Order: sequence, then C-alpha cells, then structure tokens
Amino acid sequence: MIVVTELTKRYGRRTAVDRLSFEVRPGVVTGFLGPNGAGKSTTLRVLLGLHRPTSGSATIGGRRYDRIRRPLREVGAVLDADAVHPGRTAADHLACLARSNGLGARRVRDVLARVGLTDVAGRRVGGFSLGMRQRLGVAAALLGDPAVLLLDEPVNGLDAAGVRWLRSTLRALAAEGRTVLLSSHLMAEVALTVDHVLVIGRGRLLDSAPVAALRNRGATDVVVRSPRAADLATVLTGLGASVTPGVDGELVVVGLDPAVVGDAAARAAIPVHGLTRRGASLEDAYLELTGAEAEYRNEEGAA
Ligand SMILES: Nc1ncnc2c1ncn2[C@@H]1O[C@H](COP(=O)(O)OP(=O)(O)OP(=O)(O)O)[C@@H](O)[C@H]1O
Repeated sequence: MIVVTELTKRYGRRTAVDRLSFEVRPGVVTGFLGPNGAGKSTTLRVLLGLHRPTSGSATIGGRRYDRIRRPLREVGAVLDADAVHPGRTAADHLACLARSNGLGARRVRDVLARVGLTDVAGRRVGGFSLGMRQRLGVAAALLGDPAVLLLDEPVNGLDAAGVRWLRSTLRALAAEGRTVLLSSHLMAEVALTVDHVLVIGRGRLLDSAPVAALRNRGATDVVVRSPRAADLATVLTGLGASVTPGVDGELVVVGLDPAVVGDAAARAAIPVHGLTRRGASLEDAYLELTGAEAEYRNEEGAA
C-alpha cells in the first residue's frame, strides 16, 4: 500500500507537487497519469527517498522510504532503463545488485527467467534493445520479491510485443497481491494495462477512478447496422434518439442504450446485423480532465 498525504514539493519557486493526496491499493495495477511536467516523476522520487518533500508525507507499507530497513525487499522501482553500465552483462548487473542487498544468486536466476532474459543473461547490456533493457529494469525491481512496484514511464519506447509483455507481467504481479503503480503521460499507452487511474495536473490530483468508471463517464454512441436502416432510423428517432446514417446500412445513435435500440428493432420486426456501443475513448475523458492544464502549458509555451 502506498499512501501520499498532502504532499508538496517545491524546487525553488516552482511548485512541482501541490498538496497531493492519494492511496494505491494492492492487487490492482494503478496508472499515474498526467501531462508532461504534472509532477509524476517528482512524486515517485519522493516516494523512493530520492527527493525530500517540502511538506506532507509519502509512505510505502506505512513507512517513509528512508525508514525501510531492506528497501529492495519492500519496493522495486524502474526509473530509467539506461541506468545500467553498458559493459556489464545482464547477469552481472543483477548479481551485483543482489549481493549488495544480501540476496542469493538463486534470485538472479528467478528474475531473469521471469522477464524472459535467461538466454541473453551473459550478453553485455550495451547491446540490448530498449525492450530488453526495460525487461532488465523490471528484473532488477523484482530481485527482492517486493510487495510494491513503482515504474516511471515504463511503456515509453517499447514496441507492440514489449507493451504486451509488460501488460501481462504487471497484471500477473498485481494478481499476486502486489501494489503496482506506473506513470505515463498518455492514457492510450496504459488504458489496457491499468485497472485504476490517478490523474494529476500541475501537481494536484484531478481524479482517482477505476478505468471502467472513467470510460463510462463520457457520452457514448450506439452503432447499429440493418438492411432496413431507414425504417430503423424512423423508429429510433421516434424514441427521442438523434440518428445519423452512415455507410452500408449503419446508423450512429445518440441518446439510447444498446438494449433499447435492439428491443425497439425487435418490436418493429426490423433485422439487425450489428449492434455495438462506441464509448467515448478513455483518451477523451482524460483530455477533458487535463484540458485546463494543457491550455496553461500552451500559453506558457507561446509566451
Ligand atoms: N530537480 C528539479 N529542479 C527543478 N525543477 C524540477 C526538478 N524536477 C522537476 N522539476 C519541475 O517540476 C515540475 C514537475 O516535473 P516532473 O518531472 O515531476 O513531472 P512529470 O509529470 O514527471 O513530467 P514528464 O511526464 O514530463 O516526465 C516541472 O515543472 C519540472 O520542470
């Protein structure tokens, strides 16, 4: 469990994090979202004891990071995929970390296997692709078998296979009861990976919600296809919907649930060949939340 309470962090006159409070629960993957400069990395750095808070607190398992006796066994972090000496092999890098944290060689083998790097364990990290370096970062974070995982922009630069791998790995780690928090500035990047999102802007919490709730918040359309589209349009308009005809007998219906559309077609004996809810994208909901922040930044950029 991660608990951030009234956390403020200032760098000189710039307030990076502004009285931020939130909790991250175990068992689910939580996304920490916000536009560039929103304060995500700063918050993670405070959580990891790399920066001191100006005020407020940030704890992991009830303790500040610097009070945790064996940090690697409590919290694993993936901050920067390039923070590994390029001349070292993957196995050496992990073995060194394990030794300095009192962990056995067995753990190195286990985490290499878990992230699928066993076959390249003896290769120098300098020759690794970004995806392989990200895997190595996750392996290092898992060395101490921690209950909490923090990942800063882990999806950045990964290809489709890498994203899929990360998604299933993080989901599996959460399913084991771990607390998993990953940051991103793009909703689309993490929409399929996270269960819950914390959205921040200008250092403040804008929202904390399950992804499903955020998805349902925006307006939704129903797309229905029928060989008698014109008749169906008349029926649906009669029920108060706004109906826009598309191609191939498709109608875009606003103002009715899919069930109501299907039932109305059945009552009128109009065949339906397709019926789908087209949700406002999560990205839309996210942009709406962070819109004011983006405007502020654009003005700042223009100035
Ligand atoms: N060490 C620092 N010294 C001064 N200002 C900093 C420092 N670190 C961050 N900031 C400022 O604090 C604000 C928040 O930055 P932070 O890196 O936490 O945002 P972020 O949400 O992680 O952004 P990004 O998605 O771009 O990584 C920004 O305005 C940034 O310029």
